[in-house]
Amino acid sequence: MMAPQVVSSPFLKPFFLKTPLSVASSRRQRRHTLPATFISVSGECPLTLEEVLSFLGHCPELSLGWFEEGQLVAFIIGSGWDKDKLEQEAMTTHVPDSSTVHIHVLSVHRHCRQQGKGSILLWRYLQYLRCLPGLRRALLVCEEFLVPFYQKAGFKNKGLSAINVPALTFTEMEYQLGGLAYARRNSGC
Ligand SMILES: CC(=O)SCCNC(=O)CCNC(=O)[C@H](O)C(C)(C)COP(=O)(O)OP(=O)(O)OC[C@H]1O[C@@H](n2cnc3c(N)ncnc32)[C@H](O)[C@@H]1OP(=O)(O)O
Repeated sequence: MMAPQVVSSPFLKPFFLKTPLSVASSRRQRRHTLPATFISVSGECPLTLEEVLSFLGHCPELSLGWFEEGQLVAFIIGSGWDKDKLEQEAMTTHVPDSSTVHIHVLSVHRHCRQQGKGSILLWRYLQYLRCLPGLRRALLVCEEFLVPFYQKAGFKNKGLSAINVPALTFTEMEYQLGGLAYARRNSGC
């Protein structure tokens, strides 16, 4: 068995899609969303392709991609946020020099799920964030069924999020990055 290839680049490079999927939904319609192989199980992608490219342009250091043989198999898109809890505005905003990272999306290619890749990439990302000066915590929102997944990764449940889209509610999850001087000393940062 081949050992999994470690994330090949610290930053997710912009990627261009041949066949962007337009997710037609009765709840909302989004233009140029990520391809079907990456969208969420609920069929909604939280970011449009333009938003992904915008975050990659403004804060590439807060995104991470996993590539195998040149193909993107999983990624995380993050941006800076400066308030205690995530608000609707956080969905499209990057606040520079803030102590909080908003993880907009963690996504694994449909053909590569349930192989541990999502957990591994998230772990690598959180380790990496610890090396960035000034960062104290990571926040994200997810649907209820993914709360255990993030809890296993060390996130704490902060309750119902102020962010919602019609017919969907989200739970806010928080991960404290600080206070791990030992991990920092031994992590090669
Ligand atoms: C902030 C956010 O991005 S929230 C949205 C998360 N992303 C998405 O929904 C996009 C589509 N889904 C995916 O890309 C993937 O399924 C991810 C990122 C959720 C998980 O990545 P994977 O590589 O499949 O996960 P990994 O193999 O590391 O871990 C599997 C665990 O994930 C959890 N999990 C994954 N999908 C689901 C699901 N649909 N329902 C419930 N739990 C799930 C389970 O806890 C599972 O553990 P189990 O095998 O013991 O049941």
